[in-house]
Amino acid sequence: MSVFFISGIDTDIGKTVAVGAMARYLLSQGRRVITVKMIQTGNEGFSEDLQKHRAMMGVGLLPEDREGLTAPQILPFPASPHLAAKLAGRPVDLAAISSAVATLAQRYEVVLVEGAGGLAVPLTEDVLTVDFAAGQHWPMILVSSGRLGSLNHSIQAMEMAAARKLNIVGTVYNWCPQGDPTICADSRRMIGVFLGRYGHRQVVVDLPEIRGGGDGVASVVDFSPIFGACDDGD
Ligand SMILES: Nc1ncnc2c1ncn2[C@@H]1O[C@H](COP(=O)(O)OP(=O)(O)OP(=O)(O)O)[C@@H](O)[C@H]1O
Ligand SMILES: C[C@H](N)[C@H](N)CCCCCC(=O)O
Ligand SMILES: [Mg+2]
Repeated sequence: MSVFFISGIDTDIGKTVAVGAMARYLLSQGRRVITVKMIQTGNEGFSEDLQKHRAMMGVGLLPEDREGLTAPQILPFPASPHLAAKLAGRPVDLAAISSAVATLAQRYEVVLVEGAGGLAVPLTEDVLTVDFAAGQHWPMILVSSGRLGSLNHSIQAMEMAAARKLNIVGTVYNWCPQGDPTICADSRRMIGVFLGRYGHRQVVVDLPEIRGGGDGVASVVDFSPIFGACDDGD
Protein backbone atom coordinates (compact mmCIF):
# COMPACT_ATOMS: atom_id res chain seq x y z
CA MET A 1 0.00 0.00 0.00
CA SER A 2 1.11 3.59 -0.55
CA VAL A 3 0.07 6.75 1.24
CA PHE A 4 0.90 10.06 -0.43
CA PHE A 5 0.47 13.42 1.25
CA ILE A 6 -0.59 16.21 -1.09
CA SER A 7 0.28 19.70 0.09
CA GLY A 8 0.64 22.98 -1.70
CA ILE A 9 2.42 26.28 -1.68
CA ASP A 10 -0.75 28.01 -0.53
CA THR A 11 -4.49 27.67 -0.12
CA ASP A 12 -6.42 27.72 -3.39
CA ILE A 13 -3.34 26.54 -5.31
CA GLY A 14 -5.24 23.55 -6.75
CA LYS A 15 -4.64 20.65 -4.31
CA THR A 16 -8.24 19.41 -4.54
CA VAL A 17 -8.25 19.45 -8.33
CA ALA A 18 -4.83 17.77 -8.39
CA VAL A 19 -5.95 15.04 -5.97
CA GLY A 20 -9.10 14.43 -8.00
CA ALA A 21 -7.12 14.24 -11.22
CA MET A 22 -4.50 11.89 -9.72
CA ALA A 23 -7.19 9.63 -8.28
CA ARG A 24 -8.92 9.58 -11.66
CA TYR A 25 -5.63 8.62 -13.32
CA LEU A 26 -4.97 5.83 -10.81
CA LEU A 27 -8.49 4.45 -11.31
CA SER A 28 -7.86 4.45 -15.07
CA GLN A 29 -4.77 2.32 -14.38
CA GLY A 30 -6.85 -0.20 -12.41
CA ARG A 31 -5.42 0.88 -9.07
CA ARG A 32 -7.58 0.71 -5.92
CA VAL A 33 -7.34 4.31 -4.71
CA ILE A 34 -9.13 6.43 -2.14
CA THR A 35 -8.68 10.07 -1.23
CA VAL A 36 -8.80 11.78 2.16
CA LYS A 37 -9.27 15.41 3.20
CA MET A 38 -7.41 15.12 6.47
CA ILE A 39 -8.82 18.33 7.93
CA GLN A 40 -11.58 20.39 6.35
CA THR A 41 -12.42 23.84 7.65
CA GLY A 42 -15.39 25.88 6.50
CA ASN A 43 -17.84 22.98 6.32
CA GLU A 44 -20.19 21.20 8.73
CA GLY A 45 -20.92 17.47 8.44
CA PHE A 46 -19.28 17.09 5.04
CA SER A 47 -16.13 18.04 3.14
CA GLU A 48 -16.49 20.06 -0.05
CA ASP A 49 -13.02 18.99 -1.13
CA LEU A 50 -13.84 15.32 -0.72
CA GLN A 51 -17.04 15.79 -2.74
CA LYS A 52 -14.92 17.32 -5.50
CA HIS A 53 -12.50 14.36 -5.38
CA ARG A 54 -15.38 11.90 -5.81
CA ALA A 55 -16.92 13.91 -8.63
CA MET A 56 -13.61 14.01 -10.49
CA MET A 57 -13.11 10.28 -9.86
CA GLY A 58 -16.52 9.70 -11.42
CA VAL A 59 -17.70 7.76 -8.37
CA GLY A 60 -20.38 8.31 -5.74
CA LEU A 61 -19.82 8.33 -2.01
CA LEU A 62 -17.75 5.34 -0.84
CA PRO A 63 -18.47 3.30 2.31
CA GLU A 64 -15.47 4.92 3.98
CA ASP A 65 -16.97 8.35 3.26
CA ARG A 66 -20.09 7.35 5.16
CA GLU A 67 -17.90 5.95 7.94
CA GLY A 68 -16.23 9.37 8.25
CA LEU A 69 -12.78 7.89 7.65
CA THR A 70 -12.06 10.09 4.63
CA ALA A 71 -12.77 13.40 6.38
CA PRO A 72 -11.75 12.70 9.98
CA GLN A 73 -11.68 16.34 11.11
CA ILE A 74 -14.31 18.85 9.96
CA LEU A 75 -14.52 22.33 11.52
CA PRO A 76 -17.07 25.01 10.62
CA PHE A 77 -15.07 28.23 10.60
CA PRO A 78 -13.24 28.76 7.29
CA ALA A 79 -9.75 29.41 8.63
CA SER A 80 -6.51 27.76 9.63
CA PRO A 81 -7.24 24.52 11.53
CA HIS A 82 -5.71 25.82 14.78
CA LEU A 83 -8.15 28.77 14.79
CA ALA A 84 -11.15 26.82 13.50
CA ALA A 85 -10.58 24.33 16.34
CA LYS A 86 -10.29 27.10 18.94
CA LEU A 87 -13.54 28.68 17.71
CA ALA A 88 -15.26 25.28 17.73
CA GLY A 89 -14.09 24.69 21.31
CA ARG A 90 -12.44 21.38 20.50
CA PRO A 91 -8.80 20.55 19.70
CA VAL A 92 -7.75 19.03 16.38
CA ASP A 93 -7.46 15.26 16.95
CA LEU A 94 -4.24 14.36 15.15
CA ALA A 95 -4.45 10.74 16.31
CA ALA A 96 -7.84 10.43 14.61
CA ILE A 97 -6.27 11.54 11.33
CA SER A 98 -3.36 9.09 11.48
CA SER A 99 -5.65 6.27 12.61
CA ALA A 100 -8.14 6.89 9.77
CA VAL A 101 -5.37 6.93 7.15
CA ALA A 102 -3.83 3.75 8.59
CA THR A 103 -7.20 1.99 8.35
CA LEU A 104 -7.69 3.10 4.76
CA ALA A 105 -4.17 1.97 3.88
CA GLN A 106 -5.17 -1.54 4.94
CA ARG A 107 -8.09 -1.48 2.50
CA TYR A 108 -6.74 0.41 -0.53
CA GLU A 109 -3.60 0.17 -2.66
CA VAL A 110 -3.12 3.96 -2.79
CA VAL A 111 -4.32 6.60 -0.33
CA LEU A 112 -4.06 10.25 -1.36
CA VAL A 113 -4.24 12.58 1.65
CA GLU A 114 -5.00 16.27 1.00
CA GLY A 115 -3.88 18.80 3.58
CA ALA A 116 -5.48 22.15 4.36
CA GLY A 117 -3.92 25.23 2.84
CA GLY A 118 -0.15 25.36 2.45
CA LEU A 119 2.63 23.26 3.94
CA ALA A 120 3.28 25.48 6.98
CA VAL A 121 -0.35 25.77 8.08
CA PRO A 122 -0.68 25.18 11.84
CA LEU A 123 -2.86 22.16 12.64
CA THR A 124 -2.62 23.09 16.31
CA GLU A 125 -0.84 25.86 18.22
CA ASP A 126 2.24 23.61 18.27
CA VAL A 127 2.14 21.34 15.21
CA LEU A 128 2.58 22.57 11.66
CA THR A 129 1.24 20.57 8.72
CA VAL A 130 4.80 19.79 7.59
CA ASP A 131 5.70 18.46 11.06
CA PHE A 132 2.69 16.16 11.12
CA ALA A 133 3.30 14.78 7.63
CA ALA A 134 6.98 14.21 8.40
CA GLY A 135 5.99 12.38 11.57
CA GLN A 136 3.74 10.08 9.55
CA HIS A 137 6.57 9.38 7.06
CA TRP A 138 4.19 10.04 4.18
CA PRO A 139 5.97 10.85 0.90
CA MET A 140 4.73 14.20 -0.34
CA ILE A 141 3.40 15.56 -3.61
CA LEU A 142 3.66 19.35 -3.80
CA VAL A 143 1.17 21.44 -5.77
CA SER A 144 2.57 24.64 -7.23
CA SER A 145 1.93 26.84 -10.24
CA GLY A 146 3.48 29.57 -12.39
CA ARG A 147 1.75 32.47 -10.73
CA LEU A 148 4.04 35.35 -9.72
CA GLY A 149 5.17 34.69 -6.15
CA SER A 150 5.16 30.95 -6.57
CA LEU A 151 8.94 30.62 -6.71
CA ASN A 152 9.32 32.06 -3.23
CA HIS A 153 6.61 29.83 -1.76
CA SER A 154 7.76 26.74 -3.67
CA ILE A 155 11.42 26.97 -2.65
CA GLN A 156 10.43 27.67 0.96
CA ALA A 157 8.25 24.53 0.90
CA MET A 158 11.10 22.44 -0.50
CA GLU A 159 13.46 23.69 2.20
CA MET A 160 10.94 23.09 5.00
CA ALA A 161 10.31 19.56 3.78
CA ALA A 162 14.01 18.76 3.36
CA ALA A 163 14.79 20.05 6.85
CA ARG A 164 12.34 17.48 8.23
CA LYS A 165 13.44 14.70 5.89
CA LEU A 166 10.03 14.84 4.24
CA ASN A 167 10.56 13.60 0.69
CA ILE A 168 8.84 15.38 -2.20
CA VAL A 169 8.30 12.53 -4.68
CA GLY A 170 6.53 14.64 -7.27
CA THR A 171 5.36 18.15 -8.02
CA VAL A 172 2.13 19.04 -9.77
CA TYR A 173 2.57 22.27 -11.71
CA ASN A 174 -0.93 23.64 -11.93
CA TRP A 175 -2.65 25.59 -14.68
CA CYS A 176 -2.19 29.30 -14.16
CA PRO A 177 -4.60 31.37 -16.27
CA GLN A 178 -3.35 34.73 -15.04
CA GLY A 179 0.32 33.80 -15.31
CA ASP A 180 2.79 35.29 -17.77
CA PRO A 181 3.92 32.50 -20.17
CA THR A 182 7.59 33.47 -19.91
CA ILE A 183 7.44 33.46 -16.12
CA CYS A 184 5.44 30.19 -16.04
CA ALA A 185 8.02 28.42 -18.19
CA ASP A 186 11.02 29.70 -16.25
CA SER A 187 9.44 29.11 -12.85
CA ARG A 188 8.77 25.49 -13.86
CA ARG A 189 12.45 25.17 -14.80
CA MET A 190 13.66 26.75 -11.55
CA ILE A 191 11.35 24.56 -9.47
CA GLY A 192 12.91 21.53 -11.11
CA VAL A 193 16.40 22.82 -10.37
CA PHE A 194 15.69 23.50 -6.70
CA LEU A 195 13.90 20.20 -6.16
CA GLY A 196 17.21 18.57 -7.02
CA ARG A 197 19.25 20.93 -4.88
CA TYR A 198 17.14 20.03 -1.85
CA GLY A 199 17.40 16.30 -2.57
CA HIS A 200 13.79 15.88 -3.73
CA ARG A 201 12.69 13.90 -6.79
CA GLN A 202 12.87 16.14 -9.87
CA VAL A 203 9.52 15.03 -11.26
CA VAL A 204 7.13 17.76 -12.36
CA VAL A 205 3.76 16.94 -13.94
CA ASP A 206 1.74 19.69 -15.61
CA LEU A 207 -1.93 19.92 -14.65
CA PRO A 208 -3.96 21.63 -17.38
CA GLU A 209 -7.23 23.43 -16.92
CA ILE A 210 -9.86 20.87 -15.94
CA ARG A 211 -12.88 22.10 -17.80
CA GLY A 212 -16.53 21.71 -16.85
CA GLY A 213 -15.89 21.94 -13.13
CA GLY A 214 -13.80 18.77 -13.30
CA ASP A 215 -16.71 16.46 -12.48
CA GLY A 216 -15.92 13.10 -14.03
CA VAL A 217 -13.11 14.64 -16.07
CA ALA A 218 -13.33 13.33 -19.61
CA SER A 219 -9.62 13.38 -20.33
CA VAL A 220 -7.26 11.61 -17.94
CA VAL A 221 -4.06 13.45 -17.05
CA ASP A 222 -0.97 11.19 -17.21
CA PHE A 223 0.63 11.06 -13.75
CA SER A 224 2.85 8.06 -14.55
CA PRO A 225 6.03 10.12 -13.91
CA ILE A 226 4.96 10.33 -10.25
CA PHE A 227 3.23 7.02 -9.55
CA GLY A 228 5.15 4.85 -11.94
CA ALA A 229 8.36 6.07 -10.35
CA CYS A 230 7.40 5.28 -6.78
CA ASP A 231 4.82 2.48 -6.72
CA ASP A 232 5.78 1.62 -3.17
CA GLY A 233 5.70 5.26 -2.07
CA ASP A 234 9.36 5.14 -1.10
N1 LIG B 1 -6.34 22.88 -13.09
C1 LIG B 1 -7.49 23.52 -12.77
N2 LIG B 1 -8.52 23.58 -13.68
C2 LIG B 1 -9.66 24.22 -13.38
N3 LIG B 1 -9.91 24.86 -12.21
C3 LIG B 1 -8.91 24.83 -11.28
C4 LIG B 1 -7.67 24.17 -11.51
N4 LIG B 1 -6.89 24.30 -10.39
C5 LIG B 1 -7.62 25.03 -9.51
N5 LIG B 1 -8.84 25.33 -10.03
C6 LIG B 1 -9.93 26.08 -9.35
O1 LIG B 1 -9.32 27.01 -8.45
C7 LIG B 1 -10.01 27.00 -7.18
C8 LIG B 1 -9.02 26.53 -6.08
O2 LIG B 1 -8.60 25.20 -6.37
P1 LIG B 1 -8.63 24.08 -5.23
O3 LIG B 1 -9.93 24.08 -4.52
O4 LIG B 1 -8.19 22.81 -5.85
O5 LIG B 1 -7.49 24.65 -4.24
P2 LIG B 1 -6.94 23.98 -2.91
O6 LIG B 1 -5.48 24.13 -2.92
O7 LIG B 1 -7.49 22.60 -2.80
O8 LIG B 1 -7.58 24.89 -1.77
P3 LIG B 1 -7.76 24.55 -0.21
O9 LIG B 1 -6.49 25.05 0.42
O10 LIG B 1 -8.97 25.32 0.19
O11 LIG B 1 -7.92 23.08 -0.08
C9 LIG B 1 -11.19 26.06 -7.33
O12 LIG B 1 -12.33 26.82 -7.74
C10 LIG B 1 -10.77 25.15 -8.47
O13 LIG B 1 -11.87 24.59 -9.18
C1 LIG C 1 -10.99 27.70 4.47
C2 LIG C 1 -10.37 26.70 3.57
N1 LIG C 1 -10.79 25.38 4.00
C3 LIG C 1 -8.85 26.75 3.50
N2 LIG C 1 -8.36 25.51 2.97
C4 LIG C 1 -8.14 27.00 4.82
C5 LIG C 1 -6.74 27.54 4.54
C6 LIG C 1 -6.02 27.96 5.78
C7 LIG C 1 -4.85 28.87 5.44
C8 LIG C 1 -4.21 29.47 6.67
C9 LIG C 1 -3.08 30.43 6.32
O1 LIG C 1 -2.14 30.02 5.57
O2 LIG C 1 -3.17 31.61 6.71
MG1 LIG D 1 -8.67 21.72 -1.34
